[in-house]
Amino acid sequence: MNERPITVGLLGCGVVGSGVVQLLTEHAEAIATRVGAPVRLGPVAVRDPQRARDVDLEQLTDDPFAVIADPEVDVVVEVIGGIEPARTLVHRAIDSGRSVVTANKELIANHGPELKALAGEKGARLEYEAAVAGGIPIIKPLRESLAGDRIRRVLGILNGTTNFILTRMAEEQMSFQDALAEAQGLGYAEADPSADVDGHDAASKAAILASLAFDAEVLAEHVHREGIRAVTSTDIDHAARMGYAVKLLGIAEEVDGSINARVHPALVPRTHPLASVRESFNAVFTEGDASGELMFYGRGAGSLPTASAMLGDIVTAARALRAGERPNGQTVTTKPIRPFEEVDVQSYVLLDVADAPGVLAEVASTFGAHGVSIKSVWQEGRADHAQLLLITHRAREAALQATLTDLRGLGSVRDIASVMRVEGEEL
Ligand SMILES: NC(=O)c1ccc[n+]([C@@H]2O[C@H](COP(=O)([O-])OP(=O)(O)OC[C@H]3O[C@@H](n4cnc5c(N)ncnc54)[C@H](O)[C@@H]3O)[C@@H](O)[C@H]2O)c1
Ligand SMILES: N[C@@H](CCO)C(=O)O
Ligand code: NA
Repeated sequence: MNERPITVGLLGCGVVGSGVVQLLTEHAEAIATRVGAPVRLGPVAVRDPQRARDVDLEQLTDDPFAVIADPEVDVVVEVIGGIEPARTLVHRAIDSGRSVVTANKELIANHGPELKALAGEKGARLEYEAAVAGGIPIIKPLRESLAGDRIRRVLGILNGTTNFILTRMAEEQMSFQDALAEAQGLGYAEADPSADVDGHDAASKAAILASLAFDAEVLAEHVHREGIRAVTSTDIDHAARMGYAVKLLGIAEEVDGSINARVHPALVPRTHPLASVRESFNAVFTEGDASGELMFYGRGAGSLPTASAMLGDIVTAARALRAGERPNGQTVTTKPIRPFEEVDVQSYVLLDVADAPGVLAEVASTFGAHGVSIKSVWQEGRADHAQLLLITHRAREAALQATLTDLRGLGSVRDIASVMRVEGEEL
């Protein structure tokens, strides 16, 4: 093969970056065959070029701007993370006609539209398979394999740390804090665990999935977000007894021409494929008119799984360069985003009540007064320690909130112990 090699410039060499270096080296021969030209590692920007590393790097610099300005570099791989300087670097790289491969969900979920538009204008590729569900192929399936179908809904377990915590709480009765500490020890959690447990990380990923599934501009700020801090072992136990698992879901739906995207804990029926996704695994479940139900499952994080997704993107960009393809920007439609209050959802409500005559009737009529229909009710305990567990049919979120306000005013309701959504139930 005497084709001109394609040169990769790497920005950042942490967990994912070192995986990219490893795979570029170990799989060099197969990649060259698949691209039709060798793909070599060029300059690498790191924080501290003097630091000892596991991987062998020849062209080290502490200046990421030098990497994107290097005339040898064809494809820029961004694995620094965060918004700045990543945004400026990616912007400049695309502006100079280079293709960019990034794992940065925050960047794509906040600035994807401007970067995609620029890439379309410059005939460069912007690839981000690693940004959602790490090593699981989901970006290309949505953008390419499913391009002929109409996707109605995407449900995903998009954050490994929170799935790990919920699994440990459910299966080993571990406390939230102990489970979080274990996830941090295993390296799943983001440096600031708030990104995981408060749902920011999943919200970025949900915005990216919604944008692709519905050809729209959905940003992180459009995603309704609730994390898992309020989920208790009691909720998980009750859910289990009623036949559900508790999962942090990222959800994107198109209903009547408007889109809603949200991240919140949800009760998922044990029979639903997502309920069986345990530990730090991720999964994305899609519902399409023609394809029906599909599930993509695997490692959402980790050095090599994430790097594997990036290598696939590098091959895509390298092949396009070889073929002289100039990808045109995709047309994006503007679709309204539906506020969460206007979304129809099924809910689980746990109430601390007095076990006295007429209490159930009073509670039920409060739901009824707001048009929220109850699907099932359980009572646990008695006298002063009675709890009512209710699962509603789908109802407008605003109607549920109005119901909760009225329930708080009832003398017989001591406390609204928790409220969660129910997803994936047969309607
Ligand atoms: N770790 C994962 O499993 C995973 C999975 C999917 C996506 N991602 C995404 O991949 C990206 C990288 O994550 P990571 O886990 O490898 O993080 P990391 O912290 O291990 O690596 C980032 C590296 O960038 C370096 N860096 C920071 N600023 C720099 C600068 N100005 N110039 C050069 N280097 C600089 C840091 O020193 C660090 O080594 C993030 O966007 C993250 O969200 C990570
Ligand atoms: N902290 C993230 C890493 C991948 O984005 C997770 O737990 O899934
Ligand atoms: Na992916």
